[in-house]
Order: sequence, then C-alpha cells, then structure tokens
Amino acid sequence: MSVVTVQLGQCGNQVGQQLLHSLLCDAQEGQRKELCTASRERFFHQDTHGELVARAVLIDMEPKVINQSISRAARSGMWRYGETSHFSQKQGSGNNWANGFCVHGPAHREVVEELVRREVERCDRLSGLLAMMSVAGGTGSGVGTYVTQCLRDVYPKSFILNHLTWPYGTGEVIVQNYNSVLTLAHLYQLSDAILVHENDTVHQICSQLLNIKHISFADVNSVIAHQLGSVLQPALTADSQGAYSRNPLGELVSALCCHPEFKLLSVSSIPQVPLASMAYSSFSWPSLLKHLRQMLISNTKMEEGIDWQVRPLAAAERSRNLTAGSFNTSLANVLILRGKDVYSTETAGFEDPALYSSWLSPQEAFSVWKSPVPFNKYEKSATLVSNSQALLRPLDSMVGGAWNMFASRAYIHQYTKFGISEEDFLDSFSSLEQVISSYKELR
Ligand SMILES: Nc1nc2c(ncn2[C@@H]2O[C@H](COP(=O)(O)OP(=O)(O)OP(=O)(O)O)[C@@H](O)[C@H]2O)c(=O)[nH]1
Repeated sequence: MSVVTVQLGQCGNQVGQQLLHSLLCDAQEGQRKELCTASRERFFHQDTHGELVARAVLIDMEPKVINQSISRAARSGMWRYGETSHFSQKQGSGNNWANGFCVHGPAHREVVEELVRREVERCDRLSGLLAMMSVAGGTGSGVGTYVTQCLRDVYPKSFILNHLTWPYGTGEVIVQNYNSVLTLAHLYQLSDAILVHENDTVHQICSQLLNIKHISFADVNSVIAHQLGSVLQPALTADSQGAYSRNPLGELVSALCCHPEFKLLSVSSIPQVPLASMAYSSFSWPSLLKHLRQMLISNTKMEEGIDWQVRPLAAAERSRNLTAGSFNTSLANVLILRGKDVYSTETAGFEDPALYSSWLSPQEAFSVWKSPVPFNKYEKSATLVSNSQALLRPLDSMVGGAWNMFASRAYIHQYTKFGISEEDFLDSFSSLEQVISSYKELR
C-alpha cells in the first residue's frame, strides 16, 4: 500500500523533500531487500526507465522552493519528483492564513485535486495521504488547510495525516499565533491525526545533541526527517503476521487516535548523535528504553537534561486526584524499535498502567513495532510516537498569544478583508480551548 505525500508551502516542500530523501537513502538494497521493497512501494513508483519517482505533489504560491526541491531530488541521482506533479504561482500568501484559505486555495482547487488524483490512481492501493506544512506562514497553513478540506471531501474514507511544523516561539512571523490557531482548529475537524514537530525543540537537538554550530533549516529538517522516517519506514506490527505492515497511516491512527478529541501526536527518538561520533558510540536496549521512558513521562525531547525526579503516580494516588507535578500522562503510545536484537528487547516499562489515562487499558494504549533492520546508520534506535499531554504547553501558549492579540483586534482587518470574520476566530479559539481542556483532564 502506498502513501501520497502532499508538500505545501516553503516548509512543507523543504521538509518533504528531506523526508523522501532520507527514506530512500535508508532503504538501500543489500540484505534488507524486503524492507527496501516495502518502503519503495510505499513512497515511490518506478517510471518506464526504472527511475524512482516520488508519490508526491508539490504545492506553493511561489516557484522558488519547489524548483529547489525538484532539482535537489534530481541531483541526488537516486530519485526524482514527477515532471508534472507540482503547482506554483508567482506570489506567496504573505504569511496570511486567510489569503491562503479563502483566496489561493479555492482559486486553484481543481488543478491541485487533479494532481493528487493522478498520484492516487498510480497507487495499487492507497494507504492514505500525508500533508506536510508549517502553521505559521500563509500558504502551508491556509492553502494547506483548504487542500486538506478538499482531500477529505474527495477521499472521505482514506486516512489523512497532517505533519505540522510549529514555529519558533519568538522572532518569526508577527501573526504566527493567528495562523497557527486557525490551522489547528480547522485541521482538528478534518485530519485523522496531526503529527507535530516544534522548531524550537528540533533546534535544541541540533545544537545540544548534534553539536551543530550554525544551524540551518537543512539541519533542522534532517532531524525531522530522521524522526519521521523512523516512524514511516516499514516495520512489523502485532497484526502484520511477520510481513512488513502495508498500512502505515491506518496502523498509526488506529493505535494512537481512538478519540476525536485527541489527535495531537509528538515524536521522540533515541539515540541522536553526530555522524562523526557514531563509530565510537555503543548503545544497549535497556539504557535506551530507560531514557526514552523518562523522556516520555517528564516530557523531554532529548536524552540530555532529563528530569529523573518525575515519576508516575500509583493508582491509589491518582484516584485521590493528586497531581504529579510535571508528569506527562499519555493516552496512547507506539514504540518503534529498529536494529540489532529487537526481538529480545524488554518493553514492559511502557506497559505500566500508571503512564496512561485510566480509560484505556495498557494493552489498548501501547503498541510496539519492530524491524531488525537498523535505521539510518544507527545499529539500534527507538522512536516513540505519543498521544499525550506533551503538546499542551506550546498549544496553550499559542492560543494565549493569539487571544491577547485578538483582544485588542490587532491585525484582524488583514483577515476580515479576505473573508474570515471575528466569529470564525472565536469559533477557532473555542474549539482549541476544548482540546486544551481535554488534554488537561487526561488522567
Ligand atoms: N523546520 C522548518 N521550518 C521552516 C522551514 N521553512 C520555513 N519554516 C518555518 O515555517 C514558518 C513560515 O512558513 P513558510 O512555510 O515559510 O511559509 P509559507 O507556507 O510558504 O507561506 P507564505 O510565505 O506566506 O506564502 C516559520 O515558522 C518557519 O520557521 C524549513 O525548511 N524547515
């Protein structure tokens, strides 16, 4: 089964290109033929000359980034984008969600739907659609939301996973909180799952774990692609009966998003070390998983600076409604293990009921996927996709920031002039307040 990737805006096109490249670099032939075949079928098709062509559509309102992504892929000599799988215009959306959603999206609906339809028809079976974008600009967020809405109409039964890049907390687009709130509130109604990378967190990984001095988007995108790739590369799941799972998006959604109020997913990976130190590093599964578990419960995205004091509450303490400080409660987790000795690895630490909300049993809330094939040069690696309270704080601060600006009606005219009313803003605020409150109540 295959996934059609839809890359939107500058960020979506840059991250998408890096993701597809990382997936293909990882899935090289050798003793990993089975994984390689499953991975390629998932994300690429072969043209009549045997060249690998991404099952992807590139959309932006300006041509520069799309051209760069297309030529970067072609220069790799390993794969390329389809010659007519892209659509761009002359001018971006000016960091304005309303411009993207109300103007550019509807104006180009037919051509975008046609591009996606062609990719979908090329798949023997469609596993789902992966829409990638940032939430802070105007095209990824506004056009991206509009396109997701169209895809939901056209493919009502297909899985749609949105991968969102959240902006740096400070110093970027002045209206980023407005764009983020409008995007998230709408996507919550449309998407099956929303997988988030925060630029601040990834930047920290680049600087503290990978020792990169002058961090570029290319560095940040490599980390995102590594984490996302380790989720999307084929793995053996409990139901896949010894063959690589063919339905990645469906498996992810059914394992993690059992309730429409809870769709926000975060990702953590371990280990992450500079390429140069890889040869000198050795890792043991018990240590990797002990760190990853503590990263989960203390809501830390890196193995450095983990708070080891945070601990889960016993059932009796929970029933007395005690709060556990900064303990991060999970609704559901998928643990993905890749590399040596995966079959003998002990994962009981993640099955502890104290990690989860009381309304799911650990058997329902926790899944493990495995592959004996090492991922991206790491002899052993573990990735956790988590539907938990991890994104509560940044979401709260995004909504709070937008609300403060909205209270003085700052910049609102830039949205109303494209047809987004104050009422639309209020609806978005109230639906996200509901999401925040649901995650806060998770225990
Ligand atoms: N991680 C990452 N973030 C990016 C990248 N490019 C832009 N961003 C982030 O994306 C947000 C800005 O959105 P863009 O994707 O540049 O904008 P756009 O969607 O093309 O919209 P317009 O420029 O308004 O047409 C900011 O938060 C940036 O930090 C990238 O390559 N990687």
